[in-house]
Amino acid sequence: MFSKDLFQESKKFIPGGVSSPVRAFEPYPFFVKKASGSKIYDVDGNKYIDHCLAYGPLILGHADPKVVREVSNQLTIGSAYGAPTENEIILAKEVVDRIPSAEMVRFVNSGGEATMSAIRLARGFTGKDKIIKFDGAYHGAHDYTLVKGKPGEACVPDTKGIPLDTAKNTYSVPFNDEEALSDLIQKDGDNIACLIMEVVMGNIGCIEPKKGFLEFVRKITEENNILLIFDEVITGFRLARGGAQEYYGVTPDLTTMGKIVGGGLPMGAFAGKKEIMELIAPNGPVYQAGTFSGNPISVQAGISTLKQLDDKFYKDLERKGNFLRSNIQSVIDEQGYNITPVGCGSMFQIYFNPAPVYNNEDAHNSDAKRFLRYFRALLKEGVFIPPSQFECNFISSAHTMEDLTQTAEAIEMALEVAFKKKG
Ligand SMILES: Cc1ncc(COP(=O)(O)O)c(C=O)c1O
Ligand SMILES: N[C@H](C=O)CCC(=O)O
Repeated sequence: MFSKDLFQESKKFIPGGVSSPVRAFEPYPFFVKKASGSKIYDVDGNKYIDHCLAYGPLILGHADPKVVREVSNQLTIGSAYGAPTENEIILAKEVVDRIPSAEMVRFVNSGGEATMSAIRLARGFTGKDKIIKFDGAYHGAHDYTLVKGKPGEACVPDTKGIPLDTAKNTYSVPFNDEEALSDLIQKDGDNIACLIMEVVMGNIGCIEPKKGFLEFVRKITEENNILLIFDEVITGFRLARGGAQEYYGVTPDLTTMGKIVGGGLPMGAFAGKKEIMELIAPNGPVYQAGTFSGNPISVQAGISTLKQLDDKFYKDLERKGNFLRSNIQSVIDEQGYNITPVGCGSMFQIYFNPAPVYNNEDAHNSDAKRFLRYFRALLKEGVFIPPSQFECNFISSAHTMEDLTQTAEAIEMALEVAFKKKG
């Protein structure tokens, strides 16, 4: 069957035809046949250079041979034990060695589970209930953070199904806004357990912190007995060996991870200072558990992946990122498009918006419809990126310079279509 027919069939049995909403796009998403390295192939016979990369986990590209071999070996000796393994210690040591804030780590099954657990832990540690997030940040599909609000006011649910009573424990402030954060903490800091943040806002495109912002956040949280949680589900092991906290040189109290830590298999983790982590059950009073937590297949994939990520690896990846970003910039400059390319390390995006983008409001001033024209034109040119202005695009080590040159050429063509010079 072709993608078009599979989508019709899928919609009969799976809500919206997809297992996560962002995957659905008009007129229908392509259905995947296989993937290898930097390429993904659909059932309709098309091949794409993949810059979606499963929304971030695949830093080595698809089906890395070493990961495949070692995970396959693990499969033959069991896929779940419900008992601890030595490999969990190996992966835990690897995480602690890399992530500056990590002294201990607990493995879970997804990024969302990691952030939910870290927030509970912060509440348990501080004895306070309220939390702060930044507007537009995504920390998983749980009730604590799927909320929205005006600065200084209690949040309301951002989806049906979340009780108002839950949402009101969260505050949301604009990213990169020191004044809004400072006002809120002055007003209610005594009741706030933690501030959770994406260091680079990867769920409204790709927005870096302004110079000095992270240092400000670190200082004000520390001074007010508020735990700082860096949600590094995207940036962890992507921006540097030690994630965004190494890249920007600011250390939080707790760190949440997902995506890359599981080497392309489902996994999450949260880590932090021993003093805080020791509060988790069975040692302490903060309950946290999971049948598949520390799953041996995911743990092996994590080990097989992280072992390949040394400082040289990140230098190479950054070089590739800079190459692609400078090519995109040249196209934009030559053609005089009024749009804003952004990115860092191996992350990139283009905002269909002429002004600098510092926060959620700026991001949403973009022309999301034009972005979708660009997205569809890119697909025609053989390049797959997430189908949303408000996601981030990624580069893996499997992307060759030839791939990236092709991507830049495809972007040039797709921009022509999006701005109706062509097609
Ligand atoms: C920053 C961030 N935090 C948390 C999550 C949730 O992770 P998961 O989808 O594995 O639950 C995601 C992505 O989904 C994310 O990008
Ligand atoms: N924006 C999400 C996380 O990065 C995309 C993954 C998903 O929700 O399916």
